[in-house]
Amino acid sequence: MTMPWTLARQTARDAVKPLDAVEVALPDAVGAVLASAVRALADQPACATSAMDGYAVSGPGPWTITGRVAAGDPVPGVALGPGEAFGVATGAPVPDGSDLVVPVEQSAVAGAVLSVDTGVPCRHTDCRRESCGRPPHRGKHLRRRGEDWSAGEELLHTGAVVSPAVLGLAAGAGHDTLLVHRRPRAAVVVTGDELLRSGPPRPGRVRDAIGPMLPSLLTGADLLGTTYLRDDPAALAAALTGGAADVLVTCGATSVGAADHLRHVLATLGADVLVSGVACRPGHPMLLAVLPGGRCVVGLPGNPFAAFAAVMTLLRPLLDTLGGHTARPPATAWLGDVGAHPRDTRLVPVTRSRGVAVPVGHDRPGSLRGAALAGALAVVPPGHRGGEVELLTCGSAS
Ligand SMILES: Nc1nc2c(c(=O)[nH]1)N[C@H]1C(S)=C(S)[C@@H](COP(=O)(O)OP(=O)(O)OC[C@H]3O[C@@H](n4cnc5c(N)ncnc54)[C@H](O)[C@@H]3O)O[C@H]1N2
Ligand code: MOO
Repeated sequence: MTMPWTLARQTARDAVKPLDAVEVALPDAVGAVLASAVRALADQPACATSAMDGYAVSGPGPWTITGRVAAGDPVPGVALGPGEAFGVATGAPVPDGSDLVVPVEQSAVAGAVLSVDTGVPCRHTDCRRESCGRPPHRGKHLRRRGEDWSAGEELLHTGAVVSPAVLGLAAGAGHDTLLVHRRPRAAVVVTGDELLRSGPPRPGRVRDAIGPMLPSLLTGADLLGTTYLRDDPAALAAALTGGAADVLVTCGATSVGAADHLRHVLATLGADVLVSGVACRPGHPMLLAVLPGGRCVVGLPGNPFAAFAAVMTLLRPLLDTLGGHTARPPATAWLGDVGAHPRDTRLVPVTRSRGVAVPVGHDRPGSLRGAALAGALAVVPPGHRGGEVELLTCGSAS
């Protein structure tokens, strides 16, 4: 029944398919995965524009200033002829016939006559001297139409994760919405007669440590809510069958004690149990099941560090696939002999410095003290005596 750790994680990744594609407003797309490529809806820039505040000029100087154009103005209706100049703002469309833009700093203006003051810094990108004595060359400080991208050009490929910069790029390219995989909806069910939701623990009563940490561990998912239940199989069955969640995350009741009802309840509901116990420490009673109808149940053990280990092993990979995320290359570090288990994978809280992982201790199954101090969990395979290991980042959801 008990499955090797790597196989359990892969089983969670493969248990589901990415959720449907939905069109969402840009601000709602951050963190989601593109379900189709993003193409530019217009040339960028849409017309030749000035990159500097100054004067667009035609031909050799001096020039006669014949007009002015600001950012937001339409393209001037008249073209510049040789010897003519137009005052331009950064981002303003330049008149047809413009050869270059003379920046304000290099402009010597007397009445309507403009010439280049070569005694000031020229800002040639290839010139390192304060003043090179050269006038700006043809095309200087002009942004050609479509020089960043052309209409129809693919800017982002399917499967890219929508970052803040992606949002800005998509907006700049003309999009109001993006087609992304729907974020999974998760619901949390915390079980246990002994649990307290506030105040200090006392003999016989334990503060719920899992409910508070779960929302920020639900990578890329929307939390519909957290339900607290007594150790009652009927209530647990009802919680697993109602609601609109794609994934139900239960806490506790995974073991074999009289009050541990999860496995029995899943059996009565006709669930397909894909993972029932994992050869890892902590967290070995964790499970993954699919209910008739397709919603998934991830059973986190009640011991809080064991629950954390189960999130990393089963829940995050499952949510990743549902959200359309593909597996990223793992972070790794060198880890010495930390007392590997002969058969089970150990998940060990570590800090990482210059490629070396250092255990922080405090890693008993009932305690999150080590995980709270750690930047990552090192995946220590059975028999490890020292060498490169995978790191699972402890941080919050993206
Ligand atoms: N006979 C066996 N007993 C146990 C086994 C086993 O293989 N055979 N496995 C042990 C391991 S390992 C774990 S892990 C736990 C898993 O237990 P459950 O998932 O059934 O959880 P509970 O029994 O409800 O609680 C275990 C422990 O954790 C505390 N707890 C529960 N929920 C929370 C919470 N939300 N926040 C903080 N602490 C919580 C609870 O009070 C218990 O102390 O089973 C072992 N037993
Ligand atoms: O596997 Mo348990 O999760 O050690 O406490």
